[in-house]
Amino acid sequence: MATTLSEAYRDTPLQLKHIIPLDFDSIHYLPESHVWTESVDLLSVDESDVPIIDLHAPDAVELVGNACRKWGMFQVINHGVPRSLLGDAESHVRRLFGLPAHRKLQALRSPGGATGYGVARISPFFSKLMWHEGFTIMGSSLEHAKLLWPQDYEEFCSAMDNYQKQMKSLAYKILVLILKSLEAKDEKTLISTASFQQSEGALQLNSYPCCPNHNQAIGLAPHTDSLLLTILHQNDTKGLQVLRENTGWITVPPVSEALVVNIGDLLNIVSNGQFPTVYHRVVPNETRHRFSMAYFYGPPVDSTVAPLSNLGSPRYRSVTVKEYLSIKNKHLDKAIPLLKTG
Ligand SMILES: C=C1C[C@]23C[C@@]1(O)CC[C@H]2[C@@]12CCC[C@@](C)(C(=O)O1)[C@H]2[C@@H]3C(=O)O
Ligand SMILES: O=C(O)CCC(=O)C(=O)O
Ligand SMILES: [Fe+2]
Repeated sequence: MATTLSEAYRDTPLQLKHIIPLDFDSIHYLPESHVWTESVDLLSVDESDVPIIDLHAPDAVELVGNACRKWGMFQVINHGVPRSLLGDAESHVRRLFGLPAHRKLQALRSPGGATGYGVARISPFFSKLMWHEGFTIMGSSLEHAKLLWPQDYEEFCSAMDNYQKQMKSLAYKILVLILKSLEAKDEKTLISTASFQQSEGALQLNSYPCCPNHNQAIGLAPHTDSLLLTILHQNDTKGLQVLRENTGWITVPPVSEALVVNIGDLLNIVSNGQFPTVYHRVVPNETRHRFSMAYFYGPPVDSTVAPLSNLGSPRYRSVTVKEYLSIKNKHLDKAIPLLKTG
């Protein structure tokens, strides 16, 4: 039987303190547990030239390739996802996180589970906690939606199903552009393994409530995404930042109509290191509640990922997705270096 993405997380259960978010409604100061000033560089630059790519541009393949090489991140417009679908999904996200804490806790992620309500999976790697609450969906959201709204879960489930379907199809189109930019000779194999039907995906709904003393807090700590690529919709409140060599943290501004695309660790491997994974983080806002929806796209969990054969001698050993997630859950940032050959 094929392993599912959810099952791939079972071997690294978490303690409850790394699952239960703060009750943001009842707290009006920044608790010591959430003060990050000494542990991270909170400075950032506001302007940003993260590329914005029209997916129907005649030179889209070249633009996407350049952005992956230089930035590991870009925004896409003309992506074909209807504005109404984004708006509808966002309103469900607001409704979910707007529930009182005791209702959200009904859908708490279990210690060995991967889906439901809780803090970010990377939380155990940091000594401080994040100003963030999340809700993870892998496939159907029915089980947890029923716990949140026993009489009234269908609309949420169908909005999340539609959203995931659209994201999966867009992710596939973007992956094809990326593989073309790498002039992949074994492109067909990768595309067919990571094909529309068989691919794995997860939808992460993120909420960053208004934050007292926001300059001392972190919404989501610096990290790289694990799978092939991530497509992110952010509401109109800025907060996402990307780390640029020689510049530091720069803001990725919300652009209405645009979706943000991040290169994930698995694409770093496939590109033989040509497309570095991008470190990103979220800083919280004092007066505005920020929401985002991140769709993580990857090949089937049992499939093997390796550098494309046309890209020179492999800089990484091949690895199954399941094995990679297990290494990442144990070693976080050291996961990619641990796969280096020679
Ligand atoms: C498939 C997944 C990617 C993710 C872990 C997850 O199981 C679902 C949540 C995702 C997320 C969102 C916040 C940042 C992140 C690093 C985390 O802790 O949980 C990513 C994970 C990832 O890309 O590894
Ligand atoms: O909220 C955001 O803008 C970023 C979220 C993110 O990085 C993630 O879910 O992996
Ligand atoms: Fe991320």
